[in-house]
Amino acid sequence: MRRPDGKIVLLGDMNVGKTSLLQRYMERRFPDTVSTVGGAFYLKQWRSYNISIWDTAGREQFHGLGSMYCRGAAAVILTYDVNHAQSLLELEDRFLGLTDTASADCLFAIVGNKVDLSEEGPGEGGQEGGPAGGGGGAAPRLPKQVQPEDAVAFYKKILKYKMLDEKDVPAAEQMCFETSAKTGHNVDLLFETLFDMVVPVILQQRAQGPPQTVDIASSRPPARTRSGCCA
Ligand SMILES: Nc1nc2c(ncn2[C@@H]2O[C@H](COP(=O)(O)OP(=O)(O)OP(=O)(O)O)[C@@H](O)[C@H]2O)c(=O)[nH]1
Ligand SMILES: [Mg+2]
Repeated sequence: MRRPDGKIVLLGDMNVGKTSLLQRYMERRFPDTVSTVGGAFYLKQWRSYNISIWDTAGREQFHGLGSMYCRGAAAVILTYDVNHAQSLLELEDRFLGLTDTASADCLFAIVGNKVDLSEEGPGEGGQEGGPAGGGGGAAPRLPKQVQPEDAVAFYKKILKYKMLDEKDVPAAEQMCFETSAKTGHNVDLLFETLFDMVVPVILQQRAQGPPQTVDIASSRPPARTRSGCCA
């Protein structure tokens, strides 16, 4: 198998829909999912490039693996649930630090998923990803807890954290998406916008040296630190 040219990683709290987004894009369906254990990846050929897209586990117990998956990533998709404000806060508190191992030119996309469930969101009609292949009937609509402006504000915090200048990176409005893995709303747009954007990052990485990919056999998760230990 040809070595992937670049890597995109999905991060975010459990249950926000990372696996569902990836399956919607790669398999064109919305199957029942089980909470991810560890991580898994798909390979996508985009133009003449091979891109690996990594799905990670949001569960706290797998947290230590996140920075390993992010190593050398050309882009990270930080995913939250628009109907669950805490899931956006978790991105800042728990997940952003995991991206320290990503490529220096790493792109960040902020994705608010499950818009089909919110009162203001697009409904089941006008599906862009074909018929929802599962999930049962329409669920009751929920008040939307996270607005696009909140995601834009978080994007700006990321730039501050990474010490990046707004004029050197794609605009916040370009990198914040609201999606529904269930209906397919904006899912192709998300992945394909990112694929086009990571190609220059891949070329840059190539110019700098061999690609860094995750070798699970030789990588170990960071050692656990014991709380209260100061030795
Ligand atoms: N209505 C609706 N439900 C969704 C959507 N995306 C995911 N779900 C549901 O939300 C639940 C969690 O989805 P997953 O894709 O497994 O979530 P995850 O982020 O991969 O979770 P972990 O693997 O535990 O980190 C499942 O019951 C999905 O069917 C969506 O866009 N709309
Ligand atoms: Mg999952």
